[in-house]
Amino acid sequence: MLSVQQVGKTYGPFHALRDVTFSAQGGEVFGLLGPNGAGKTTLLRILATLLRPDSGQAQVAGFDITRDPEAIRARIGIVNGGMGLPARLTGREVLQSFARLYGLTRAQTDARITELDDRLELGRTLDTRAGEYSTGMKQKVVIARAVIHDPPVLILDEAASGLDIFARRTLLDFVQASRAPGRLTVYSTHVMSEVEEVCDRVAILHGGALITLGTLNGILDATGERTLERAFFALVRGQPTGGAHV
Ligand SMILES: Nc1ncnc2c1ncn2[C@@H]1O[C@H](COP(=O)(O)OP(=O)(O)OP(=O)(O)O)[C@@H](O)[C@H]1O
Repeated sequence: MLSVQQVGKTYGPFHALRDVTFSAQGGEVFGLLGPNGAGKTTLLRILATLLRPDSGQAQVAGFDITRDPEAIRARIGIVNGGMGLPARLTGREVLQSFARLYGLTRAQTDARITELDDRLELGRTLDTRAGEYSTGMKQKVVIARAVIHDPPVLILDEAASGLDIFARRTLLDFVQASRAPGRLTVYSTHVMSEVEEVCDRVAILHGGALITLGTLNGILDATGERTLERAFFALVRGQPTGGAHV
């Protein structure tokens, strides 16, 4: 479902990603964990075909990021922190316009909106203009918009950032419930407790390099630590704190 081979990316002299290799399967919620500047957003932008790597290769949903970017874009949904909504449209109108772009019929769109209303507790966001949304209302509609076409791969980049405990709970429950054969959710965050709660496996990025990959229990066993946070510190001890320079 997702395969990344020796991907590297530099910004000028700065190595944002260095030789990153891993794969993730359908049925998983795959965590990408790392502190600010670790390279998570750069990696996700490469997987979403929004940015080209300088080296290496990757395949998403069976297609190559360089050769078949259009096919990948049709099969992924992506949520990141900077996404806006048109202030004058209601949530329903936002979802309907995206559904049209993806070629859903009116009946399919209505059924999908009903399903997402149930799963994401969209409630009054559907008939309220986006300009009047709280942060939580906005993020729910952004997530619903990302999955309106029921993509096999969902990429969430710091999706819980800024959410209160109610909206965060809805998001984490949604991610849990999205786990299904043939479906992959990539959940990127710097918040260890979110990874502990929802992810089946986790890749830890630090300074642009993948420093470990495994199940939560596997990482705890390998480091002899009790929490992911303690394991993280044990793993990065002695490593440079920023992206390594060329
Ligand atoms: N367009 C750019 N030009 C120069 N440097 C960049 C650019 N984009 C990212 N970087 C640098 O690359 C490194 C990795 O950034 P990236 O946003 O991928 O990290 P991240 O793990 O997503 O961190 P955060 O959680 O802070 O967003 C950072 O040091 C960042 O400053």
